[in-house]
Amino acid sequence: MTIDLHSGTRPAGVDAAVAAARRVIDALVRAGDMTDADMSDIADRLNAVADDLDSSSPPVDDRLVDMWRGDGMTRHDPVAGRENPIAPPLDYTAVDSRTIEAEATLGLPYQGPPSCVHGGVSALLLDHTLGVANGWAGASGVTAELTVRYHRLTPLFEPLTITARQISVDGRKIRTTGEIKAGGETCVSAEGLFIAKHPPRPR
Ligand SMILES: CC(C)(COP(=O)(O)OP(=O)(O)OC[C@H]1O[C@@H](n2cnc3c(N)ncnc32)[C@H](O)[C@@H]1OP(=O)(O)O)[C@@H](O)C(=O)NCCC(=O)NCCS
Ligand SMILES: CCCCCCCCCCCC(=O)O
Repeated sequence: MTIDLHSGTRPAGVDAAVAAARRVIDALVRAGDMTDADMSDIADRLNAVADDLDSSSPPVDDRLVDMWRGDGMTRHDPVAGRENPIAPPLDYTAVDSRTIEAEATLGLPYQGPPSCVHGGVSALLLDHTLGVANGWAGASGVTAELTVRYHRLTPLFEPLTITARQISVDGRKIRTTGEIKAGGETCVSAEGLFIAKHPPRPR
């Protein structure tokens, strides 16, 4: 079962623009300075797009209220957020009432060692996925501790499975584990301690 974390998609609006920005990020990292494209012209055009957006954007406080509207999941986070071009983005599926998973293939913007995923990116994906598993299981909080173990290099350009499962809830302490697998092999595993704490949403 797919977990609808994003209140549907908005392909004609911000989702389409953000997907295009994601393509631009990937294309820029792939091109580097090994391209025949006129990079100063590309910089001018990208800056023109940013100028358009800057001149028509709301005050940040208003945008914060909008980002956190309602009581459900948000759309802006850097892992699954459809409104965030730095998010791969992950799409979560429920495995059971305490376990979720996502599949993703990461490209050059997420590189650490040659052709491999940056360790900090793996930690980011796991931290967020553990948090979403907590939300799915019904007891969530903020990360107090995250222990990440890197078992083998995590490849770029290959399908990865990212899984998380809530293990226990003891008062305010929530324990959750997760892993990133490639080709059925565990590349990264994580254990998280979360503390039930819910900062107020901007209103
Ligand atoms: C984690 C945090 C909520 C704990 O602060 P708090 O709400 O005041 O909670 P307390 O200090 O009363 O701790 C609650 C319990 O969790 C335990 N705990 C808190 N942080 C812990 C940690 N890092 N490791 C182990 N136990 C921890 C405490 O020992 C306490 O246990 P007890 O009830 O058995 O005595 C707080 O330090 C915080 O907000 N940290 C920042 C979180 C963050 O930014 N995460 C990343 C983004 S989600
Ligand atoms: C199904 C409800 C999902 C709720 C997901 C909240 C996830 C927040 C994770 C935040 C992790 C962090 O900020 O370090």
